Amino acid sequence: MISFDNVTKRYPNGYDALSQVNFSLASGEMAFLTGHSGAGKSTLLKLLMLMERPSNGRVLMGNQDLATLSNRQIPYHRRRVGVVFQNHQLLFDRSVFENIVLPLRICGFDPADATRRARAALDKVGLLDKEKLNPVVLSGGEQQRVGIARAIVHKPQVLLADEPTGNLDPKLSEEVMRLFQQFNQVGTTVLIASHDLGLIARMPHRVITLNRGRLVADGK
Ligand SMILES: Nc1ncnc2c1ncn2[C@@H]1O[C@H](COP(=O)(O)OP(=O)(O)OP(=O)(O)O)[C@@H](O)[C@H]1O
Repeated sequence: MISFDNVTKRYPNGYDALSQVNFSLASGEMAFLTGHSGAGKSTLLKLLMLMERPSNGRVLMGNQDLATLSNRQIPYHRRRVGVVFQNHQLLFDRSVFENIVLPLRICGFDPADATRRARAALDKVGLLDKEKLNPVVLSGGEQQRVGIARAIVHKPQVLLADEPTGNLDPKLSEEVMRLFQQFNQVGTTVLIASHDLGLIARMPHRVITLNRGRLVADGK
């Protein structure tokens, strides 16, 4: 589903955030991406979202070389990818429900269908009873679950997360990870960047480790 083939990412200032990275993630697999601050985790996720392009090598998703996609095709590419950020990036002038339904409306979903899907996504993360609230009144863990509902509402094949538990206590972090596992169990390919080594060690998934832009370990 995801494949990095000798990928190097050099930023315009000449810094190599990723150097000759090789790995593949099978469809339906779940893995963690770890490494020190600045190791290149976010850069790797940005290449998958087409927020950045590689300087060398190829990034493939579902056997498609992402370099073949023009900037005009990026919105279509992003529909097969769901992304969860550490700081949620929620709209605080809208209700929880509107935060989830808006991306679907923007994609042109029929309004009734969009409403049904948004409610189903909120139900999956256990927040259906809070749909009318403004996300600003929710706890950090609940806000993160709104972020997850928004990431999965369009049923993406691939779910990416960048430090999704960064602001959460250990119990809430485990709950969020369990949610990712549930989506993975129904077939979504999941890649989570995290430097919470304790949490990662308690989970049975593959761990890909970056160090100064190089892939230095890959295993259970
Ligand atoms: N647009 C940019 N221009 C120049 N350098 C950049 C740019 N974006 C990131 N970098 C550098 O690339 C390196 C990798 O950054 P990246 O954000 O991918 O690391 P990270 O592993 O996600 O770190 P963190 O865990 O702190 O978020 C860092 O040294 C960073 O300063």
